[in-house]
Amino acid sequence: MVVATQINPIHVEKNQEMTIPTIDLTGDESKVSKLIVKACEEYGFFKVINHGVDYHIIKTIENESFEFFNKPLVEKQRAELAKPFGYGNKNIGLSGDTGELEYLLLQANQDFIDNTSMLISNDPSSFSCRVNSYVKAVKGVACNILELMAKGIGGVPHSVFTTLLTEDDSDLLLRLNHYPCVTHPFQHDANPIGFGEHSDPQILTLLASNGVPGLQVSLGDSRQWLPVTPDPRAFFVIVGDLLKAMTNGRFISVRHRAMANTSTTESRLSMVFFGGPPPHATITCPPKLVKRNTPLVYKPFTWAEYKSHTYAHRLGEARLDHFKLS
Ligand SMILES: C=C1C[C@]23C[C@@]1(O)CC[C@H]2[C@@]12CC[C@H](O)[C@@](C)(C(=O)O1)[C@H]2[C@@H]3C(=O)O
Ligand SMILES: O=C(O)CCC(=O)C(=O)O
Ligand SMILES: [Fe+2]
Repeated sequence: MVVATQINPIHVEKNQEMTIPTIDLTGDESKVSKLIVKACEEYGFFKVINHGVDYHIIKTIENESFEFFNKPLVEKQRAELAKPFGYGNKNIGLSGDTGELEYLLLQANQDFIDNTSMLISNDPSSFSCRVNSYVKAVKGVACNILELMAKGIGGVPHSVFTTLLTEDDSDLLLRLNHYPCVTHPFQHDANPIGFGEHSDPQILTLLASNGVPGLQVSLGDSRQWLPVTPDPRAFFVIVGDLLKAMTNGRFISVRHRAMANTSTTESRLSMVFFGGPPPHATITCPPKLVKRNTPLVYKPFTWAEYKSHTYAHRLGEARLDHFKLS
């Protein structure tokens, strides 16, 4: 298991136990910004604690999610929307990927949530109010982290990443993943997959989960799969492909996956917020971050272009490579 401790050990030897950086957001601002940048450069993944979101808000969404996933299948299927949104069961995306999970994929804006809550909940106004509060809170943490990142990098406006998430048409998503207990069919499969290996395409992802393990990240030079110890009060932060492109490859967009849940007693639930920019935002590295010895790595592209490329490809593909300058 990866033990989450205070950040420091960045050099990792093969087969040694690794520590996932844990960053306390109430710490000294300039130190926190530097730790965030270091974690993004070395891992593309870290855990934040004391992030300011009341545990009650997280727990409420967990309860709402379980209420939905515990319904009979036919009722859940009422929430099947135009792909890729709404309820999905074992099929991920549009290109034939599968996994041992069911999920709800929602656009994280008030209109979408209000309109779809009727299909999801017996008490739509309470559901949409709770989901909207969660989205507002988690988006606040994401923006806070992005601002600290810009401060830590230096030489760029502090709002350079944050503004991409705060436009009216910013492309924000909330994904509720439910991994039911699936012991029986996997007696002969040592590594049943819940959600296959991938990097997230957006700017930044904030993942919360209940206490059941499953998330794994591919870290360090050895690229070993490391199980992440769940921490229901924390957010796990995942650098997305766009942030990698905007930092000229300096930040890692970490590959991660979720194993199928082989616990016999408890389902796993993850609540994942994806911060993406408006469709027509151009993604490129700010000139001040392009150093003479590291010329521009990726050609500029819009999020709309990147997204359509993403959806035309399989989950596990290295999609950003397509935008590399030769
Ligand atoms: C197979 C796919 C599912 C996905 C779109 C894609 O074609 C490749 C990226 C996948 C991913 C991973 C992170 C998020 O869970 C997600 C919503 C996203 O933006 O990219 C999913 C997409 C999806 O499930 O629709
Ligand atoms: O459920 C998890 O832990 C991972 C889910 C994930 O990576 C995703 O939804 O993109
Ligand atoms: Fe992901």
